[in-house]
Amino acid sequence: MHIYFCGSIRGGRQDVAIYRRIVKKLQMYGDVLTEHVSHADLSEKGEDAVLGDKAIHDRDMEWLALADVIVAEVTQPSLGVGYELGRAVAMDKRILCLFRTSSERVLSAMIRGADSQPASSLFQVHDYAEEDVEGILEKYFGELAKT
Ligand SMILES: O=c1[nH]c(=O)n([C@H]2C[C@H](O)[C@@H](COP(=O)(O)O)O2)cc1CO
Repeated sequence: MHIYFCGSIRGGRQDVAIYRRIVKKLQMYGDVLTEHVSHADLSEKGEDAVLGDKAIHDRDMEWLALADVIVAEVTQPSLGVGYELGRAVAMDKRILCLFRTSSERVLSAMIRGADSQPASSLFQVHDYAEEDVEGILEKYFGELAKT
């Protein structure tokens, strides 16, 4: 299974430790195409010194098209993550967004409002506490395996 993980880069790297934790767990279920998003040594500048913005965008759109599932940590707001999610919806992809309730933020209505019940729908938003993140992913991928 190909998994596309989304997390903030130029939007701010405050949550990189939780991205790492999520990606490690996701690697139990498949190939995480965007593992670099979780690397502590990737700064807010992003990969531009190596790749350039057009190459980053075009590669990521190819990976998005290839992905079976998109998992996005959406607590730290990021234009890039919002864009990836919109493009993924247009591609009819299966999407799980994770939002940490301990943060003082309020998730954008354009993300929370895209969650369409029932729980089996393609676009899901889960509020979570950091210590529960592995359990939430186990449940999500367990359900996915049944479909
Ligand atoms: O260097 C990069 N590499 C890269 O893969 N991205 C993608 C993956 C992330 O899920 C998302 C982050 O967007 P932003 O940088 O606007 O926070 O965009 C974004 C950048 C920099 O914008």
